[in-house]
Amino acid sequence: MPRYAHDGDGGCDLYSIQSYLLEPLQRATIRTGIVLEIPMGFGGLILPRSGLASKFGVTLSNSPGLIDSGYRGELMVALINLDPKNSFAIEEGMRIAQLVIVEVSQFIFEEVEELEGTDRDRGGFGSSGLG
Ligand SMILES: O=c1ccn([C@H]2C[C@H](O)[C@@H](COP(=O)(O)OP(=O)(O)OP(=O)(O)O)O2)c(=O)[nH]1
Ligand SMILES: [Mg+2]
Repeated sequence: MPRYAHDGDGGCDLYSIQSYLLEPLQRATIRTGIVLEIPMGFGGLILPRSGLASKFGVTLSNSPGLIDSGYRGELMVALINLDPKNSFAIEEGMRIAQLVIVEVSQFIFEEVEELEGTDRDRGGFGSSGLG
């Protein structure tokens, strides 16, 4: 079962139900064995575990993965080994990612001719300066 490691944690750990050797720079979709009914108005985000990412370069290729409330299939974790030299052995029962359940809203999109101006306006990447 997904498990919160501590009271108040936002993410609960997801466990692999398979073993798999992730070669350097390889990606693989790993089974968790978990199916969920996330209530309407909520969604799940699958995030990397920071320890795996910082120590081994093992993270998610789609981070964050989105679990729609209507999804009834198995939660899958899209792992990638970004280490160029070392393979990483995923073992059965290993905590490979974490799930955060968040409130979501659907909006009705409208086509308009103009948008209200703001301080930022069209200033995009890096427009506030670097550093
Ligand atoms: O890390 C993930 C991401 C997604 N999913 C499942 C739940 C999600 O509801 C479904 C579809 O995901 P998404 O919409 O991100 O993928 P897509 O490529 O757009 O596929 P689709 O055409 O099925 O929407 O796959 C997972 O199990 N793990
Ligand atoms: Mg989709």
